[in-house]
Amino acid sequence: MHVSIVGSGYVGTTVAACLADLGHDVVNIEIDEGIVETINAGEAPIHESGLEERIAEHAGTNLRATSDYAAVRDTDVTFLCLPTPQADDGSLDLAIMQAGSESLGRALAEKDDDHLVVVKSTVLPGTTEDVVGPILEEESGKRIGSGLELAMNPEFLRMGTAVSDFLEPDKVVVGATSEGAAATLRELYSPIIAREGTDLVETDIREAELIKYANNAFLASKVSLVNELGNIAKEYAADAYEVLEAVGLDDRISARFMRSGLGWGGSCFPKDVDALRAGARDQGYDPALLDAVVAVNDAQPQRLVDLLENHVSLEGAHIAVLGLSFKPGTDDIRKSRALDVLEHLDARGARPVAYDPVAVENVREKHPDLEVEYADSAAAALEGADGAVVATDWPEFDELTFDGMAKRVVVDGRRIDVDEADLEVYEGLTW
Ligand SMILES: NC(=O)C1=CN([C@@H]2O[C@H](COP(=O)(O)OP(=O)(O)OC[C@H]3O[C@@H](n4cnc5c(N)ncnc54)[C@H](O)[C@@H]3O)[C@@H](O)[C@H]2O)C=CC1
Ligand SMILES: O=C(O)[C@H]1O[C@H](OP(=O)(O)OP(=O)(O)OC[C@H]2O[C@@H](n3ccc(=O)[nH]c3=O)[C@H](O)[C@@H]2O)[C@H](O)[C@@H](O)[C@@H]1O
Repeated sequence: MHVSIVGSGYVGTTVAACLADLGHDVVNIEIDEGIVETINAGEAPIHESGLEERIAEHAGTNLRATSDYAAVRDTDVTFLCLPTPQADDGSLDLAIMQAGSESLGRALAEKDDDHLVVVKSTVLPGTTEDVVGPILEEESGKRIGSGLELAMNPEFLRMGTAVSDFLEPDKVVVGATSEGAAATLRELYSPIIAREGTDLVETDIREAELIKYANNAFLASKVSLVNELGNIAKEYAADAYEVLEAVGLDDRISARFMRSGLGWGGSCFPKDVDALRAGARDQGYDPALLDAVVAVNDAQPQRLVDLLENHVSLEGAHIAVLGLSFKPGTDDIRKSRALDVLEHLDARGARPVAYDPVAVENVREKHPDLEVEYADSAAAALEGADGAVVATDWPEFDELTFDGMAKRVVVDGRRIDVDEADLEVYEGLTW
């Protein structure tokens, strides 16, 4: 099938390379010329395991990139993989989706054959049919249901495992109002849907849109619940990890997403939970539980610093901060809990020295005002430190020794593997 993909970020690039790998002919349409050149040179614009080799294999044959929307006219289906960020009040900001839909609609005005437009971006119920659809109709002069079809196909990949998540998902969700659109997506995804372990969910567009938010809200809530249970466990001097390992043996609950500690960050959970809360309020519903999910999450960094302050006087203290990315395996620092830890340390007069294997440059560039020194290694950050906090569970932290610290106090927000005998004080946030 001939496929065009608008937006070539984490999702668009991964989807393009994987669909090319499945044998489709794919073109990425991207406004950033640097990304266009990178893909056409056979390189990956983002770091994801398995991506570079797929782009290298298919670029120039059945994968290319361009900034020219006219390329959609040589394709049968277009995926919109554009950003859906938050406005200042937390609500969903659709400006980029609207701009991309306008450009796409204008390009489709000059296409004679039928075309399917699929929204893959995370959008609130109603967006595909009430915002994207009317723009496409207006700009293309076509009507949905006659030459133009609309569908919604949310994406569940995680950063760090994007390629394998896309190719081996638990489910493929197809929201469509016409059988033709659903059939096209079934054909496109046929090798993935045919796998054992992947369910195909066919539904209407609104349900598909909401499934994505419900999925992320559920996972974020699960982590906040394990954090709340962890905080309670800590008060009882019980180990939340032992408790939740047993709880996870219940099939109805599952053992995954049970790691308590510093909480959830990243480019998706925070914005999607906020957008759903704002959307619910717009509809006249007060999302009390999701408000609490965010409140629990927001309190964890301060709890970590409070715990450290029980053992170290923070004014002027050299504190090693281990990890800056929002989770291991990525240099993404968006809404990373580590940034909140740095702010709390700064507010209490501490002198943080931070180390991360890949995310330091991002913090330097995007948060130039943060009062923090950076170290080239965990050992260098720990050298002479009066205390340390663990903010990201990078596997290399499991191998740490703490000999160089002035005071061997470690407060762990992520449950790394440490030999407590090496330390004067070792405290876990929830154990
Ligand atoms: N990052 C992730 O792990 C996941 C993201 N999502 C959702 O997928 C959507 C896209 O997210 P990401 O790929 O992370 O975004 P991103 O920010 O990494 O990439 C978006 C790309 O679109 C390009 N772009 C912006 N305006 C454009 C236009 N008018 N025409 C063409 N290209 C344009 C940007 O230059 C950028 O390269 C969002 O709705 C997000 O919530 C869903 C699942 C996973
Ligand atoms: O919508 C999205 O963009 C994506 O958001 C998340 O993926 P991602 O943000 O890449 O990362 P996760 O692995 O889900 O981790 C999110 C946050 O939760 C934290 N977390 C996760 C699991 C856990 O047990 N405990 C915990 O604190 C992580 O440290 C991290 O800060 C979802 O897992 C994906 O399914 C979804 O597609």
